[in-house]
Amino acid sequence: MTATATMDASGGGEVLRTRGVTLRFGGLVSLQDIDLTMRRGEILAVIGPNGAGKTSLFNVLTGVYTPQEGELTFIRADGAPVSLLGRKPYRVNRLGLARTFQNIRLFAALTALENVQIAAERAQRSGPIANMLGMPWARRDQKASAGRAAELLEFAGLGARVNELAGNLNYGDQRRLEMARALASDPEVLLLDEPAAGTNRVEKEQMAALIRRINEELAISVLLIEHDMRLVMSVAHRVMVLNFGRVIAEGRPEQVQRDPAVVEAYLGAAEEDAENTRETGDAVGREDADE
Ligand SMILES: Nc1ncnc2c1ncn2[C@@H]1O[C@H](COP(=O)(O)OP(=O)(O)OP(=O)(O)O)[C@@H](O)[C@H]1O
Repeated sequence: MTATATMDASGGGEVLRTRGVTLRFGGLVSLQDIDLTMRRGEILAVIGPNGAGKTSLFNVLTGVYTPQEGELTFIRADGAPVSLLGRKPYRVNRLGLARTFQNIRLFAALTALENVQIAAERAQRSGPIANMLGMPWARRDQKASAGRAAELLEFAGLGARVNELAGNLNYGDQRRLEMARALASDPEVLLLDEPAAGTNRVEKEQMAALIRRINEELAISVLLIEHDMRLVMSVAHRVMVLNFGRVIAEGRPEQVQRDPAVVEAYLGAAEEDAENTRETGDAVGREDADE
């Protein structure tokens, strides 16, 4: 079954919607008038050259930045719209949006299990004081969260690594651990910021498989920022392309790939890189630019 067929089968209504979102940093416009519509059950990739505004989009969706203009709406499973504007990141997370970061943010000195367990505990009712005092319900919650963390690690293909320190895991495993941790809050939408950055070919394939399983087996909608075109083409149902903070194309992966505006945006960026290389004599490129 193709990815597109899976999405059609899900027949999802909207899960995320932005209208006219504009984000500025002083005179710099990072996002300009962004209209995004994401359907429940889909994998939507956001691509674009460096500095196009992809991470800024994640940051406004998850409450890190508040856009100066526009609307941000999460649509709950019962169809009720909830505005995300002005919500703090932890409240956005409680609503059902979880994310990973471009730069890995794990607790390197804790085990894989502990990293996920902390996130699972945060999603539960007992807080740190109840845990510290060893309240009976807190003990029950802790046991449940350890079990849940172990399940998620197994799901992410890290079942054999539960007791390893996160800092000792290879890059691909760290990226998958971040995803397991994001899943611990039981999200409806998972936002992945360059999940395959810095990974090798085999790890990219594992990553693609994991993204598909998250989408199909856990029925989680995925918003994906990724530079690796092979990965995007193999997992995304739909692609949205940003350039200089604006949406320049949107559609099925194969349509977008042929779109002259997209080709132009990437060629322009490549030429700029080549220009920089000539000027500085340095190789300019991303660490994962192996395509
Ligand atoms: N906190 C900030 N302060 C000032 N400018 C910012 C800030 N965050 C982002 N920007 C600017 O907004 C623009 C978009 O950046 P953003 O990180 O969203 O791009 P991106 O598409 O994610 O790039 P990359 O692929 O390199 O990660 C860039 O010009 C960036 O310098």
